[in-house]
Amino acid sequence: GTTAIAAQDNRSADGIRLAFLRHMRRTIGKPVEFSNTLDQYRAMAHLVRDRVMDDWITTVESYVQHNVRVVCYLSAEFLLGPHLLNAMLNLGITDSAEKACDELHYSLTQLADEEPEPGLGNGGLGRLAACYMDSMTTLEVPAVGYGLRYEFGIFRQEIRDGWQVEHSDKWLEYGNPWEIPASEATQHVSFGGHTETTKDEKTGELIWKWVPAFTVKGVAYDTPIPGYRNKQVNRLRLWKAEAEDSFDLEIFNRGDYMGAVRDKMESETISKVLYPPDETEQGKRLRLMQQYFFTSCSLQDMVRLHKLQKLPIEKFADKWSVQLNDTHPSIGIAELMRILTDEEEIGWDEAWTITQATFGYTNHTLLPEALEKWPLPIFASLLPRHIEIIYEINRRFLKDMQAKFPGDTARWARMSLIGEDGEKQVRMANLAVVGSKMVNGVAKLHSELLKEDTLKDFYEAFPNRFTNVTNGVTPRRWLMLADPPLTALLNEVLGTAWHTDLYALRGLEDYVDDAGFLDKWRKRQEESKGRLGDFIKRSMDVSLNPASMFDVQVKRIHEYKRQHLNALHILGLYCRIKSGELKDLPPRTFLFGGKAAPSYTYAKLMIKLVCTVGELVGKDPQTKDLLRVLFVPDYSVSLGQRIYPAADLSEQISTAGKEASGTGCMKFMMNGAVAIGTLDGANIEIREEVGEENFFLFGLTAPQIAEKQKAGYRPRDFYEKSPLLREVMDGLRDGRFSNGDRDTFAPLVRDLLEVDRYFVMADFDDYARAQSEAGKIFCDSKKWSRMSLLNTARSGKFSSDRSIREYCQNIWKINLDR
Ligand SMILES: CCc1ccc([C@H](C)CC(=O)N[C@@H]2O[C@H](CO)[C@@H](O)[C@H](O)[C@H]2O)cc1
Repeated sequence: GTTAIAAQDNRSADGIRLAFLRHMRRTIGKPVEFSNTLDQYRAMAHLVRDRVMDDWITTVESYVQHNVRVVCYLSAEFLLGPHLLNAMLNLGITDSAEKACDELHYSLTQLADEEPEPGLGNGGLGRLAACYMDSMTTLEVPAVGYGLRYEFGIFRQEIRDGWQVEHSDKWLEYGNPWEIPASEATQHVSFGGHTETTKDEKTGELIWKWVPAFTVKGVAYDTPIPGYRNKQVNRLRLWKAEAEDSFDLEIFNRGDYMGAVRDKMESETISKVLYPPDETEQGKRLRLMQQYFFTSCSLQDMVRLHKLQKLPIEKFADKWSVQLNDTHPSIGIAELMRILTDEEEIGWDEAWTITQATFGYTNHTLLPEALEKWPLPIFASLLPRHIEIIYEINRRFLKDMQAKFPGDTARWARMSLIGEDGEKQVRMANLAVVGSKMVNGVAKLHSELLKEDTLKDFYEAFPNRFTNVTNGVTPRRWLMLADPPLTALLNEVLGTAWHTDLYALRGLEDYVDDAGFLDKWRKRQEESKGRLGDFIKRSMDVSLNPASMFDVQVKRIHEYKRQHLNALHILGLYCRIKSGELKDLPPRTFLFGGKAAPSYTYAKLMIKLVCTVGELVGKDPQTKDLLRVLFVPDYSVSLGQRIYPAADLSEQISTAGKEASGTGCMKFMMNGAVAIGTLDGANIEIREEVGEENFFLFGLTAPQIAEKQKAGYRPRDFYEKSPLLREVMDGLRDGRFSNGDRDTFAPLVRDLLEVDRYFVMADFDDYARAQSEAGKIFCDSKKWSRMSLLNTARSGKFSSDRSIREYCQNIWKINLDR
């Protein structure tokens, strides 16, 4: 049986070629000579999926057999990126597939480019979830990722005349070969209605009954997540919302055709589209429905599997360790209490003990506007039973806090799950902390600031509940897949241990003074820059100067990430070249990429500013060969894979204390880019690992920022003090850089001179100093290559394998060395 099937799935070039031809006929339904590139991609996708299936089944069988403890990663976002080449890498069949394609006269990379990217996330949080799925499976952690199967992912970005234009992301247009519907897992989720309380005549206890207004069906779609060369395959279970009854014949026969499908339309909107605002909560009803829908489906699924294995519900927390990826799934705490008390009829205290022991909460942002607080009316109307449960959790919690901090009414009010100042709100971060066994930040500084500031009251109440797990990224996608030439060079001198133990890259340090190796190292960098140059030429018809320094800033557009500081610095260079003060600037190519939330006008203006600067310096005969500024549209995982290996300088210039961690910074480091940045988020730990001499530091520190904020910050003072900054800001105000247009950037100039929440004015001069230092050292290619090599060599800590090991040890209590 399985051996025969396994035989068919052989991984030789021949086996793959035959399987390809078979899928072209059997699955795609075309003779190969009539197939187009999309057909060829899909045939290839299906044969790779075949080769994952057996491992998937044996993995589940071993989990059930050994009754293992399972990690459930609940996330509203999974920014997976394209599957095909990643699955081939992890299965170890890339070479055979390439040979098979050669024999079929196709280019594998061309086929792979046909894959629509599953953009089920906004940025850092969503991509981290994807990296963690790869590492959990590679480390053989029994895990399930639970999320939403958005029909439309993150919008496609077009830049038209310097302005962002959004287009819907129809990623499922031609189906998705990487998912399998799991009909046995279908769930039902209730919404709205009211609750009824009856007395149990025997025990006299109160019994709560939720009478919902409507229910929605949750259909599970499973995507296999293969580990790296270990025959382990974990599952990503994404939920699609469907109407209980997708067509009401009765209404139809009454001639109300639209009415007949109204339910269907309404229910399906729940998983229709990903919410694009990053770091700004919107308090939208549909967003709460999305969060409750996937969280309830997921917890009901765990209870179903728990019972299938005939395990006592009281032992739920021994079996399942549920990690909340920010507060987006934190309604899960009230939902598990509902299931345990209302459906499983467990007493409150025991249910609460199980609930707290089940959940862990990871916070990903300090920005007050990103902390979710649901207006009570929306919450109570959608989830009438959950608000009762949250009131009861709050009543008992505040009683404990009143005992612990007698008379401290202000603290009780700050810690309450219900905000009473102004309109009543449900504070999801407070609920997440109170209902979890462990709370962690995503970088050392961030976790400290959580304890000292955002969650100070809770840290003082539960000091042992707080820890840190610094983020990481998977070296499989972000090094091996992104840069095969670098991978080959590393394998040549280090062997392959680093693939699953990134600290082994330390071995590279032996070559830091090896001129021959440094030569190869530089050549590899030029190759990657050449590859990106070809792509930019093909996609934007713009040619890049490979000898120039590739200075790159790619991430979501946000004021705290300060893409505008980068643009103002370039205008400073422009002014200095125009004034003749700056003569021998080594040529620079400034690459920008990133999406702005559609309703975030200031961020869109920042994109316009970058594009305007690009126009200006690109046209001016005095600067066009020295400065090139490019905004590369539609930044995504696959575009990131092209950009990170080609970068020389990594821009990590956020206002200190604002970037929780950052993960792009880690991808740049692994690929040998040198960072210029502030002491913020993971930059601090990168600088610790690589050595301060291999990091271009600038800017105010978080305590200095806090100090200035308290003392009263006057951005105009810095404008007054800095001649260059004044020239740049005046130029911007007067339309000097925008063909006389004084209006477009007026709001930005006004904000920066009057408010400047993110200290752009204060950090400008020091940033310019660090930039010119970087420029000088880049001219010393031996020195630069040493710095570049040491960044890769010392990037071991920033593998998501290290992060997952820490989660297993400190939070999930899963022992890995079995
Ligand atoms: C409610 C709207 C909303 C949506 C997403 C978010 C995310 C938390 C934003 C996010 O992606 N944060 C980023 O998470 C990364 C992974 O930990 C960090 O590396 C980044 O520093 C952080 O900005 C907040 C608020």
